[in-house]
Amino acid sequence: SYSHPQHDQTLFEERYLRYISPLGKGNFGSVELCRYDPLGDNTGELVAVKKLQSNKQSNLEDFQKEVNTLHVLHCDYIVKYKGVCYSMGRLSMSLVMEYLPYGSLIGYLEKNKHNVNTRRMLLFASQICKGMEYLQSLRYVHRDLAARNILVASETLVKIADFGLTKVIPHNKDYYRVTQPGESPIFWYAPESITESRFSQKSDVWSFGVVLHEIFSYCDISFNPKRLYMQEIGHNVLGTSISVHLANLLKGNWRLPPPLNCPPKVYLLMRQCWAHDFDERPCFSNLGNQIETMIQDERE
Ligand SMILES: COc1ccc(-c2cccc3nc(Nc4ccc(N5CCN(C)CC5)cc4)nn23)cc1
Repeated sequence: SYSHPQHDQTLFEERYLRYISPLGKGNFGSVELCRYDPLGDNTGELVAVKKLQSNKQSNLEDFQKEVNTLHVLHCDYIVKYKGVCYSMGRLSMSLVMEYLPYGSLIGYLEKNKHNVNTRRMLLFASQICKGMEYLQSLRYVHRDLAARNILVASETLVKIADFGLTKVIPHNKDYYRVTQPGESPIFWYAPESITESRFSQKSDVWSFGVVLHEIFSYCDISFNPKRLYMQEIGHNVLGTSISVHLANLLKGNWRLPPPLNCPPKVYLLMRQCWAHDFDERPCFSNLGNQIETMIQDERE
């Protein structure tokens, strides 16, 4: 049903969407900074526009699912959906979202590592927990929780973004089985996701542990999860796939080492998230409470 642009505030007209600069490339789409300026006087708002890369039918369906996912999410710790913009006579579409000026958490922590203290890192971690708690209350699994998908709204607020891989868990199960694992971020994956393509709220908890590691490593490229795992696996592995080596490493109870100057209690939190048995991993509300307690202790 074609909604009338004037009355449907979630419909952005392409002719008023002014391109400004590129913001990055996400899951099967590129994101651009635009100004939506219907008055044509540069007083319009800045928005982040995710364009569908190739309008291959499969991508269009996945993209439509991402739009539908984001559309129903209303949480302070999840990037806000603003609407859609159809172009080429509804043949192609773009996702319009609020623009977060500080960019991804990776760039922010690398740039500000000297003035982001433990308390602020714990604040960011607790906000990600709250966003994930909200997501799980709607039976969503994110499946791509990583620092690259966390955006910084202000010095004291981060939001979860990029719902390209998000799935809804069916009501009769507590996990989602992926059939075609495409470009998989395996170094953020729980063991059961690597070996059985099984995704659940507890596999998102594993990934959260890896995000904690990234935050307390200030997203330093030389300590990023992929590099640390590959150093342990060995770069010249032949034959068997990397994921088999990674699964064996995790089965053998090897884990990412504590980041430099990481408070021991924070590393213990990561290790809780990395329990091999997913039933032993904490839930996000429990993690959130533990982190809130640490934030209080940091203040004293
Ligand atoms: C993977 O690439 C992206 C890029 C943008 C987004 C996205 C979605 C929804 C909202 C949103 N707000 C911003 N802001 C933003 C601001 C600055 C930058 N950078 C500024 C510095 N540059 C060198 C790199 C980009 C990137 C994103 N990005 N963004 C998601 C994934």
